[in-house]
Amino acid sequence: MKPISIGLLGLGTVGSGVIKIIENHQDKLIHQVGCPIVVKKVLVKELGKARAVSIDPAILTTNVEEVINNPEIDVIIEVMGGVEQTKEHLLQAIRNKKHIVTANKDLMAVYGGELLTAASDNGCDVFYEASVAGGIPIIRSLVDGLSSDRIKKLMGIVNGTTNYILTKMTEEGLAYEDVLKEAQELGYAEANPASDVEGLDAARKMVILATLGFSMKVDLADVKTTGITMVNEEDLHYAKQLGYTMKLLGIAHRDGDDKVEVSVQPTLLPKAHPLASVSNEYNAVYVYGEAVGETMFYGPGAGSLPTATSIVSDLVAVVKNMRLGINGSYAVAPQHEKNLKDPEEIYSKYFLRIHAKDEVGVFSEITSVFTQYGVSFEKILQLPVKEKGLAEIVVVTHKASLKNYEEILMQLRDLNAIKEIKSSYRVEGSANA
Ligand SMILES: NC(=O)C1=CN([C@@H]2O[C@H](COP(=O)(O)OP(=O)(O)OC[C@H]3O[C@@H](n4cnc5c(N)ncnc54)[C@H](OP(=O)(O)O)[C@@H]3O)[C@@H](O)[C@H]2O)C=CC1
Ligand SMILES: N[C@@H](CC=O)C(=O)O
Ligand code: NA
Repeated sequence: MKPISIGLLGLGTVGSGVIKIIENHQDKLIHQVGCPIVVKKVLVKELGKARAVSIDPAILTTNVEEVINNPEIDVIIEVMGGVEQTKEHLLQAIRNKKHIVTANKDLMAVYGGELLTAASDNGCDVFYEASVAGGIPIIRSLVDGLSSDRIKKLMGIVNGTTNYILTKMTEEGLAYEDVLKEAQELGYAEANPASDVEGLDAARKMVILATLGFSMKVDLADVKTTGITMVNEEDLHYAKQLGYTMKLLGIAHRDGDDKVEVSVQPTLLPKAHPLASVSNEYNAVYVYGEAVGETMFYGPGAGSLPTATSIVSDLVAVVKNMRLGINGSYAVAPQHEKNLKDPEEIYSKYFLRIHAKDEVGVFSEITSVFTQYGVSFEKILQLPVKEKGLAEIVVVTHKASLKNYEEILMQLRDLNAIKEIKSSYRVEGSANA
């Protein structure tokens, strides 16, 4: 059978992994799809750059037209990143009846719907398994494996870089900047690592997961996002002392009325929680379905070969669809209109660390603010701090609505007795709550 020809956009960390897997697993791939897979053209920025794989210089190009308009190419694998320009290139490729496999969550979180519609109109596939949780087949699990269930909750450690940083800071006491540098060297971080550490990368992935899991179009602007840049050693120390592990957690929750909340923030998880033991660059997505109950998908979330595994598996799916003549029929448009929860409908426990005057009556002043909103404490710690006359107060609340909690914080800031609110984090407990 005629070989399948690939145009590869990008030959960095992930692109090199794609070349390795296509070369090293060629026998398995031929067995799966019934023909060889050949890489015809590879788009790069710099032709002369040293590469992690040996590649015929004749197939390298800096001209994207040679790939997307190339009549010999069947499938475009996009692993170069970028949003606006990249979207235009992929739309052009789709108009040329080329199937797309991409690892680009920045693109899919914003223009996924547009690309999938264009692809379906042109009888083409767009697969994007690598865009969320690199090597974990989570998109396929939501679209196929759990398609008959009503998903109520998705909780994900979906950014490898930040999980690597938090793990190394917690377990080895390493400094934030040093570990970030390590994560960059290991190929986990984005070209601009701000999108990792500020939570944007995880938010994009949660947009993709929530849209698929709830069959509802969720936009990036709907995701309340906080990154890990403010997390410090003290917070990690107290979290540990109180029996928690800190994770950058994406949470997507749907209630009985199909109202949803999607957020990303540093979150404290009890040590016994299944997500608490997910370390380093590993990712995990916890899915609670009404019928299936608890499921969890675990694996490497970033890195060259794990990510490339998802990409080449997507490629296999595209070629199998080509054989069956069913390309463009896989994606299903969202079933529900967007329906977001209001802050008074979002419930959670909270960890709060305060520096307050170490004087009689201060603690009762603080508790009276919480009492006013009907919020009680689950755990309390009070310790002296170096600065004379101040006490460090750490509390974990019982569940409060986001609206009430934000009002509590405002009132606490106004108290004379409170010097500073040092930190505040969401605390997740039971998985399906
Ligand atoms: N790294 C990871 O673990 C994961 C990454 N991803 C996603 O995969 C994609 C690629 O990531 P990664 O491999 O790490 O990135 P790299 O920066 O390592 O590689 C990007 C590649 O694309 C090429 N490139 C970038 N912009 C252009 C352009 N305008 N024109 C031509 N070539 C271009 C670069 O060329 P040159 O080499 O000449 O500079 C390079 O080969 C991104 O969308 C990323 O978010 C998804 C999951 C995991
Ligand atoms: N920078 C990302 C790469 C994979 O999507 C991460 O750290 O998870
Ligand atoms: Na994946």
